[in-house]
Amino acid sequence: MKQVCIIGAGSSGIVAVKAMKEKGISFDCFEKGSDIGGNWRFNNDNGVSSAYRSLHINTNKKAMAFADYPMPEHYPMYPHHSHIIKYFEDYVAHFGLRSHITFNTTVTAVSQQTDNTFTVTLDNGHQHAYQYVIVANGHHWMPRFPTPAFKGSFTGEIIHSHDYKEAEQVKDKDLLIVGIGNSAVDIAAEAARMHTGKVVISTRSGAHITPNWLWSMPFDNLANAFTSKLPLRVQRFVLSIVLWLARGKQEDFGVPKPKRPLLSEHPTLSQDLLYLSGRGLIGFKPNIKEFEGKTVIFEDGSRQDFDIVIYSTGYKICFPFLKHYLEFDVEESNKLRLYKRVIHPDFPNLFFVALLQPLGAIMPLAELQAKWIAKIVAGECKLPSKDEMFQSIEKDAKKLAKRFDESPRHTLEVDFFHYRDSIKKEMKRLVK
Ligand SMILES: NC(=O)C1=CN([C@@H]2O[C@H](COP(=O)(O)OP(=O)(O)OC[C@H]3O[C@@H](n4cnc5c(N)ncnc54)[C@H](OP(=O)(O)O)[C@@H]3O)[C@@H](O)[C@H]2O)C=CC1
Repeated sequence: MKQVCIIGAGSSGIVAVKAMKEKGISFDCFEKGSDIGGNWRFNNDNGVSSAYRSLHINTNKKAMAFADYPMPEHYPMYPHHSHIIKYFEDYVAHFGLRSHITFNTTVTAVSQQTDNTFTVTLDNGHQHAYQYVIVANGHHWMPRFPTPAFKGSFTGEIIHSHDYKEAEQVKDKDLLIVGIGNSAVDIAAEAARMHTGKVVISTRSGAHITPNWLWSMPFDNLANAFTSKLPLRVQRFVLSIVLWLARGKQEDFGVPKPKRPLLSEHPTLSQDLLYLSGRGLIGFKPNIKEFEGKTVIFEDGSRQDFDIVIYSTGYKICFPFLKHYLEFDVEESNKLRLYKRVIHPDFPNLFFVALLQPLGAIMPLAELQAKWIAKIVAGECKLPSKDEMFQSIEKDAKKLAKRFDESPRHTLEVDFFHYRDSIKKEMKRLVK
């Protein structure tokens, strides 16, 4: 029996492969599609990538790179998905990971046996036993639509941002986008630049629009080991000043004032949104009240006609191969209670990688999680007791609820530096 099964070979699966390989752990990695890269492979034949043709990452290249493999110097500060997929391909080639991955193979079920090992069932009917399973199937692929749905029915076209791939899809159409996260603002900006139809964003909460650049510096440099140690109210104050210096008041560009305080929402980054709004190319409306044919009635009573509605309303956390466990069937709430976001105390040999939304880059944190998991599997590191893990989960959940609202959108938020340090601390919990 091999020790570990890794599910998925996206950006998190490949770091898990590398970490297991480096520790001399026996493992298999199964990937649904024919190549690595997950979400970052545009038109991935695994059928679940949410990337669109114009997608650029919105964390800077230095912040997102893996610890031992820098992004090429010639890459722009905010690389395009084609750069990122090439970076992952080079990473896989450099560390000799490809031969360890079985492609075109879907894991259909993971079931725990009485001896605590896992039986992993594949779509080819084969079953294998493992001591440990690492889940790295991503959390930005299963579209979330508003529930309950808005009243009435819309007779134009409806898609989710997951299925937005090309500007062509919205050319010559009056477009309504629901939500004001990063998918929404990217799509709105791309559509507005075409000047072929009306572009309107409907938002119930608004968002603090953060530019990519602060003078000539990537804006996310502002979140660093020093600023993350400041009390939240001081961080908010500093950020409000910096945002004001960088872009003034967003309301002056026509972008609605957000309902939540700064740093209590997942950041929405856009260098373009304010300017396009200031030119009248993107309009804003409150939440939708109901549909009437191609007419949309908003909560302020105003009405407008549209050809297409794009729900940019986020994603559900989904593990199709774990559906038979209530603990992991969390699609509606997105609430998954894991110790350090990695381990369910009742399933200590089942690990989840990259179930995080950092205020910062996700890849280096997934890399660190993979190294921690490798140490546990290798018997170098131990976990705290079940009770301690549950207590820690409770404490983290309370902290999260205090800072963010209860929406499914914010269940995975972590502060990059605090989280990084907490995993580094776990890695020192050595088996004597
Ligand atoms: N360039 C890049 O690097 C990009 C990165 N991303 C990342 O992908 C992830 C997903 O982003 P995204 O797809 O924007 O999704 P998000 O979950 O971040 O945003 C969803 C948006 O939809 C709104 N919404 C959700 N449910 C409803 C509802 N029932 N009624 C009205 N509004 C609703 C939310 O509002 P509310 O806040 O009120 O819940 C929010 O504005 C994020 O981590 C993001 O950073 C996405 C695109 C580009």
